[in-house]
Amino acid sequence: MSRAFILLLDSFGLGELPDAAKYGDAGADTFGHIAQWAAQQGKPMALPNLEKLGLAAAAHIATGKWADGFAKRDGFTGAYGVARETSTGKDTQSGHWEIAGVPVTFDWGYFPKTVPSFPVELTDELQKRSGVPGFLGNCHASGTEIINLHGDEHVATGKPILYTSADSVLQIAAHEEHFGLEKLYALCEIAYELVKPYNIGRVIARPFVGANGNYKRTSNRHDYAVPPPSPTLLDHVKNAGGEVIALGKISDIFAAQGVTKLVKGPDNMALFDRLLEAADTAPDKSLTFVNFVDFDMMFGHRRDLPGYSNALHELDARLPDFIAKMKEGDIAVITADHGCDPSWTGSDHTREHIPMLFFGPGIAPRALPVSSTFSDIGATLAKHLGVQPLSHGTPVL
Ligand SMILES: O=P(O)(O)O[C@H]1O[C@H](CO)[C@@H](O)[C@H]1O
Ligand SMILES: [Mn+2]
Ligand SMILES: [Mn+2]
Repeated sequence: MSRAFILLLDSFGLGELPDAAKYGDAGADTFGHIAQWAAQQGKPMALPNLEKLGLAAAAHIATGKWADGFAKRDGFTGAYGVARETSTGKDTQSGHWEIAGVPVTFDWGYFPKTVPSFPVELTDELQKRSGVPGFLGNCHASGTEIINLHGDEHVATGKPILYTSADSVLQIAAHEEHFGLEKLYALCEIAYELVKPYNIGRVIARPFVGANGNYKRTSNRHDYAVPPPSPTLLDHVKNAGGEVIALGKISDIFAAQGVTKLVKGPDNMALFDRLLEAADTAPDKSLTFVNFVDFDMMFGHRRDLPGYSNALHELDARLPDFIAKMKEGDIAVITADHGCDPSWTGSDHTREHIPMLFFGPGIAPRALPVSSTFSDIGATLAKHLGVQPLSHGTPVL
């Protein structure tokens, strides 16, 4: 058996990258600041399983500091290190594609932090083609805040809420029942065509429910993403005849390119259940790629330190179940796509190192040198699976 598993904790950064200042992120440290907050509460974090795989030691490689409450200096069970990002973006697509061997070397388009944020030609054309009566928002915003700000007016007028962030995205929020889910998806499909000249990575449908200033997003989010510009690890595995099992939002992020099986789940723990099923059933030469999105969407962007800490404890507690299901010849890596420091200002991602924690029955414990690109992860897995090497990255094992 030779199988590969990528467990990606969306936004779990391990400290500022050397170029973080350019992004306003000098000093950002998702893991370090959560650990610091927990210690200050008098309840230091305890992540024994991640720690055994080298989490705190990897963070030490990135920052030169030991995270508060983490004392393990030896006796590791995996090969641990950190990687730096080559891509200029600090967004989800850049991070995932780079891990899979395709750094984003072109510049994404971004919408400016002005009001309106979107070009008037774009919103005029979107209004004309869709027949909606106009738009609300039209600015940079936190998705949970803007639906409560404009939700009542949206319900009263039928005007969808348009917003963006520091990422290359156009997001459209609308009420699932009043506006209608299918109508929202159709609107996003038109928007996806219209943003092409602006080089935008994704249009995201953000349906919500509720009433009277109290609105909540649902799990019917849908991403309309541009495909990666060249073949990724997923394509290489698929082309070699292997199964590529995409859990959670992985298929959306790769615009389904290279995916052979798509499994969704409503939250981190449900996705962990799906991961355990994949560990039971995934065939030889397969790649299983799971994105645990709650870290980013529910806690990082929401600047929710206790929520993020709790989610890490929940995931840590379930790791032994996964490890027990690994078979001879399997390799797994725990990693992330960017940071989203819940102690940071604003609500955007932060430019950080990502963890690279490799483990499996045949992986000898060791510290790894700092990788200069996330693609070293994909390159390592391509080598392990014996598929065509990626055009970027160097195997670290
Ligand atoms: O505030 P919400 O809507 O969660 O937005 C976040 O989600 C988007 C996609 O991941 C990013 O652009 C980020 O800003
Ligand atoms: Mn992400
Ligand atoms: Mn995000």
